[in-house]
Formats: sequence, C-alpha cells, structure tokens
Amino acid sequence: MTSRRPSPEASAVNVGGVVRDDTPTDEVDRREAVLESLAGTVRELIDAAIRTTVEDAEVHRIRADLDALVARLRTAQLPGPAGIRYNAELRSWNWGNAVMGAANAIAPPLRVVHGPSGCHADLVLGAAYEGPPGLVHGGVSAMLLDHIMGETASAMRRTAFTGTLTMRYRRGTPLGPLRLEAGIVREEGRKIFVAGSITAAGGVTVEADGVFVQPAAGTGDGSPQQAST
Ligand SMILES: CCCCCCCCCC(=O)SCCNC(=O)CCNC(=O)[C@H](O)C(C)(C)COP(=O)(O)OP(=O)(O)OC[C@H]1O[C@@H](n2cnc3c(N)ncnc32)[C@H](O)[C@@H]1OP(=O)(O)O
Repeated sequence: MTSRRPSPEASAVNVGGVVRDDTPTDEVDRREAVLESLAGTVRELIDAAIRTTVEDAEVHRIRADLDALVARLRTAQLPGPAGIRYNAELRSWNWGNAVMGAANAIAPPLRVVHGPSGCHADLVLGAAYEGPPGLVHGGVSAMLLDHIMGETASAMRRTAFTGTLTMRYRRGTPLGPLRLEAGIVREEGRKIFVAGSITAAGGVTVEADGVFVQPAAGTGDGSPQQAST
C-alpha cells in the first residue's frame, strides 16, 4: 500500500514564520511515527559512534556505508530547517525542534507533561550529552530547562519567548535518569516568571529562574496557540 507524505511544498501557506499545512492529521501522525522511528535509530548511531572501540578499518567501512545512506535520504528533502507547521485542526508539528523534535536525533527527546501546577518531564540522558566526565553538559541542562519553562509559560494557549534565563548549578548532574519540573511563579503584564529544576537520584542538581515575554499584539509569530517553538 502506498501512503501520501505530508507535502509542505504543495499545501503550505507561510503565516509569519509558522507554516499552515493542510496535510490531514492522520497523515501527519503516520509520517511522524515513521520519522520518529528513524530518529531513534540515528540516536542509537550517535551513542554507538561515541562509545565504539572497533578497529580503524572497520570505522572507515561503516562510514562509507553511512555516507551512502545519507545520500539516499537527501534524494528528497526540505530546502531548509523543518520549522513549525499546523493544519486546519490545529494539529501542530515541529519535527526538527532541538529539544523535542520527533525527527531530530539530537533531541533527547523531551516529552513534557502538563499538570495543574506546572509541567514535568522524565528523561534519560546518555553519552551524547556529557560535559564533565559522567555529568550532563551545563548548556544541555540550560537547553532542557529553557524548553520546559517555556512550555510552562506558554501553557498551551499563548506564545512566550525566553527573555532572561538564570541558572544555578548546585552540583553535577549525572548522566542517566532525570526529572525536569517547572512552574509559574507570577505574571506581570506580558512577563511570565517561571522557576524550574533538574532532579537526579540524589536530589536537585540545577535550579533556574526565567522571564518569558509574550510578544506585543501584532508582533506574534502567527502560530496557533499550541504550536511549540
Ligand atoms: C506550547 C508552546 C511551547 C513553547 C516552548 C518554547 C520553549 C523554548 C523557548 C525559547 O527558547 S524562545 C527562543 C529564545 N528567545 C528568543 O529568541 C527571544 C528573543 N527576544 C525577543 O523576541 C524579544 O526581545 C522579546 C519578545 C523577549 C521581548 O520583546 P518585546 O518587544 O515584546 O519587549 P518590550 O521591550 O516591549 O518589553 C516588554 C516587557 O518585557 C520586558 N523584557 C523585554 N525583554 C526582556 C528580556 N530579554 N528579559 C526580561 N524582560 C524583558 C521589558 O522590560 C518589559 O517589561 P515592563 O512591561 O515591565 O516594562
């Protein structure tokens, strides 16, 4: 059975940087699952490439095989980054997002759970996220907190950009299972103040405070309320 792919060039209308794309939701879901599966394997590849100890000649043979696979993927591709798309049902998708993009093997990926008092996410970080030996890179911690705090500020109903993000690294964050949490502290006009944290087995490792700013009316990015940046 053949299946149609979401076809951004055919049906996309650009609305202020976010693209209206009338691909039906069931096709978006199907394609997302396909790309997510590919990203999972590429994520394994990244981890394996970091940790392999096979001999040099084998590394060269594997690289040649991978070069051929990359060429096959590039026979049909977008002209640039994936961006954010949404359809008439306000199903949005941002498959290239650095933190939670379904097609992005660099993304951990983050699965954010929205609750009554904020958001949380459980994830496991492996060798690809190392900074100090055995510990999470500080920039990765900031990236993860930026995202979950931004989602918390946005609350699935408004656009809010990171204005200022302040990190306190209390102790090293070990690679492995982690929990991210974020909650709104207060709001003042267009500013939303958010607190966030990373917790590992031994307790809190990183705390963050952020000011997220809703762009002034008429200067938004045109996205539907639930589109993620
Ligand atoms: C479901 C959705 C999920 C979404 C998840 C998103 C997670 C990811 C979040 C990100 O990473 S967003 C990408 C990183 N951030 C950016 O690229 C933002 C770049 N900067 C901007 O777009 C603008 O500078 C910004 C929207 C932040 C503010 O521009 P405005 O023109 O709206 O600000 P304006 O000068 O009118 O100031 C409005 C208020 O915000 C305050 N403000 C402005 N910039 C600020 C800043 N940078 N930090 C703190 N406060 C700031 C400013 O003082 C003022 O406070 P008061 O009302 O009390 O006077």
